[in-house]
Amino acid sequence: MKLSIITLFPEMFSAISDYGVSGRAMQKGLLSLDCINPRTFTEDRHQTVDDRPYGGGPGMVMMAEPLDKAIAEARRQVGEEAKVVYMSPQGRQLDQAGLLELAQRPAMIVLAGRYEGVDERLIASQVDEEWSIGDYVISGGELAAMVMIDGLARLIPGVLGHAQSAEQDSFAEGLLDCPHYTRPEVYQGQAVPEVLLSGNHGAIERWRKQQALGRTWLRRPELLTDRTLSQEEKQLLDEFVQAHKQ
Ligand SMILES: NC(=O)c1ccc(NCc2cccc(O)c2)nc1
Repeated sequence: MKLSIITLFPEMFSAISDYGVSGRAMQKGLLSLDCINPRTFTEDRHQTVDDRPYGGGPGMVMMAEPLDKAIAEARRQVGEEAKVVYMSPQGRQLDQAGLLELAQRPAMIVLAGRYEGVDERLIASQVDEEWSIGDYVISGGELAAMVMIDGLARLIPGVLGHAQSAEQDSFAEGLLDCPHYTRPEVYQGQAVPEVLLSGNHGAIERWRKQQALGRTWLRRPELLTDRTLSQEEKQLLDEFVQAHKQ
């Protein structure tokens, strides 16, 4: 996937280009990231990219023209058909299903806003989709863009080896994750659940599925309402609920 990021703080993106899964995806050439700074497209001495809001009120608003020019440059780089995505609390809430959709795209232009946001006329004329990482405001769209890019990078075919594959991700199944354990077998008197030491892969798989179902029921029951359970999953969950109520 070819990504072009419109941001006043390109240096921030080293957090995903220089580390981890997203960094490796870029080394493998499965993901490319190029940042474009709207300040490049200003003509005044102060390289002005923001101004006071019409109608008064606190903070500043990002001006349309430098962003328009930056997006035009981005289109030249990643192609005219790339969608322009804007990170904002007013956007569609990002979830695993949304990441899967985004990961299928060959290219994308991501607009990371600062201040109170962006002149609405730029959004109306240039933005195809608004996405949000959650119902809260942070100081800029950069971290939101990095969360989204990290999440979709894992889902690009070839990025994760089989050993780490994203298919088994709990959220890929619409459930919370099961507990995980590693050495030592007993830590501060707490032993690892016997089943995980049994070598019985069927029993281990069932236990993990039961734990994922049970924890989802305990912590995020609403995730279960829009998920149809198979007969076996219903049985595993009932067993967990009965045991929990003892
Ligand atoms: N929830 C998010 O994805 C998110 C995204 C950006 C952001 N800050 C910059 C900004 C941008 C636009 C409007 C606005 O009010 C604030 N904060 C949170």
